[in-house]
Amino acid sequence: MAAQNGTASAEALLRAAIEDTLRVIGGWITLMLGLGVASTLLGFAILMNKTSLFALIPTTLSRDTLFAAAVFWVIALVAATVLKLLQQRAVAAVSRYVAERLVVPVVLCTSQRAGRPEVLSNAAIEAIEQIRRALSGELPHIAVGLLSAPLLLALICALHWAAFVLSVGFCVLGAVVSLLMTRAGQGAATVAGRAKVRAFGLAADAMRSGEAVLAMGMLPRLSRQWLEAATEGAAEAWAHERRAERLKTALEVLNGVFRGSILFIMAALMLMGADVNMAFASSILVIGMVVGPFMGLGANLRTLSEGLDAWRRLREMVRSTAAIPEGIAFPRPAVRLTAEHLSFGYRGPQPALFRNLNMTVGAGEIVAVIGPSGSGKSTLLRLLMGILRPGGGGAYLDGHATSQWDRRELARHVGFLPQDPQLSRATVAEAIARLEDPDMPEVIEAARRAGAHETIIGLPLGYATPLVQNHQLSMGQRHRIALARALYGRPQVLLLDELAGSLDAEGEAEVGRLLRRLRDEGAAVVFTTHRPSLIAIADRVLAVRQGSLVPTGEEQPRLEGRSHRGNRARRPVAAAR
Ligand SMILES: Nc1ncnc2c1ncn2[C@@H]1O[C@H](COP(=O)(O)OP(=O)(O)OP(=O)(O)O)[C@@H](O)[C@H]1O
Repeated sequence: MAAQNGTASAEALLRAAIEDTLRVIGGWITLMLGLGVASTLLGFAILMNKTSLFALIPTTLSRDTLFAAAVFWVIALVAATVLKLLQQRAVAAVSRYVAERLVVPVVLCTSQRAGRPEVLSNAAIEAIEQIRRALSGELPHIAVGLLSAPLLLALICALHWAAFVLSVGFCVLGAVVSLLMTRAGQGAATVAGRAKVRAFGLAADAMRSGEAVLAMGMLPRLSRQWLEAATEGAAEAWAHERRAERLKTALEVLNGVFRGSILFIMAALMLMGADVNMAFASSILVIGMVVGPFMGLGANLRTLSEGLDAWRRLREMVRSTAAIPEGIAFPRPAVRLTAEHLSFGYRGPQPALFRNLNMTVGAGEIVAVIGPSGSGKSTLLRLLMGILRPGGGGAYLDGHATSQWDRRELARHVGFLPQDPQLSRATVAEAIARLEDPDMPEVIEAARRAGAHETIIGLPLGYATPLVQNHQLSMGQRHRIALARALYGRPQVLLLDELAGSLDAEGEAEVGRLLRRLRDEGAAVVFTTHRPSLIAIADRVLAVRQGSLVPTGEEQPRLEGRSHRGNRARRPVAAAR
């Protein structure tokens, strides 16, 4: 299946889905407008039919007139019902289509993202749901009402200018009050939300440090803080809520006043001798149709802006995903991993992480990348792996940009261990075999090399144990299985983030032996770690410093002081090669 072929296919699928969605939404808007205008005109015709019946019957006393009017009324009513049903069907169908068409490609695409893909995919699904809600709620009907308003106002004006003036006045007033009401409601929600976040933050802190809180008598003070945080802003939120309630009442009163004032104005005009009989009855009936949508404007504008925001967020998530035009299956590499003039920064206000960074790793070479927390070690590995796209320069395997490789092909040559290894919902063997059909001798070999074999055979079903939830395994066990996944198929290049991060001393020693074996086998390895014993095994140690990599002349004495003496003679390094 195309969707399984990696990032290129996911992106192509997504592009097609977005284009389809836009096309369908465009066609749907035209259809809704057409149906809406037809329905409005039909509604108007039904009202006119009713009022003319009342005007004509007393004067003509004609049964034929009554019969003709009744037939027209029945036909128009059936047609109006059919139009309404069609509108409802169209709204439901388009909202379902958009959600179904987008969800798979969006999740596929966001799941290619480095970092926290599951968080991103959740956010994407939420955004799709928000778009669906905006498309399927009251909004389309209100939009049709608003767009038909000029037509209805023109018809009202043709009936009587006074009804027209009154209608326009109430449309404007209704829109303003409804917008103010929504704003007040939003204000209340924002203030209450902020107070809730503060209170939850404090509660979470208390839970994290529960023992210390009790042991050091901090509970009363913490309770006071929690109460303050929970109630702070409550008064402001209530004030907003009261305002919203008042405006809601004002809106209802406005509606009543409006209907009443039509009656009075028309009555006054009649007293003044104007001929308003027909206009009188018709205006009263029609005016409700035109003013209604304006009274619901605030609530629906909010739905609209949320829907548009969700759409923008979705596009942004997709844009910031590594865009790989087409994966290319380059020939099997001779193993030369390089970064050339590489620059990169995450979106947002923070400064660029890397500027003009260069490095080379060849066959049989082990390179440790060190640096303080947040300096960009994990990011560098993701860039080398090609799952993040550099802002400038590039990361290359044998001269081919890693971001351009077909991901499955690249994964055959490059094994990757992320810092926080999450395992897919599969059996242990499938997880190690990267969700392909497991080649069992290869799986067991990779597990042995990663020191995971003993752990795995101790699981209830051994290699066939289903990994339902990551937390059924300890961090160390997960780490070993993820390391086996990186080693599966004996890739010649290994990018290992926070190697031995959650392993015990024995695990650390095993990983050390693995590194030496990999070097003897001619693999190129780049790893990050905080463990001095592993850093000592590296042929070169490069430190992330101010957006670049520097060989660690200065760090060595400190590290050596803490760890080993039998370090391999390090090659003198003039630069990060
Ligand atoms: N997906 C992301 N979006 C935005 N910023 C990010 C993202 N991932 C990491 N960062 C930021 O980039 C910087 C480098 O992060 P990175 O994880 O690469 O550092 P690190 O050196 O591996 O840290 P550690 O040793 O703590 O794992 C940090 O400031 C981090 O907040």
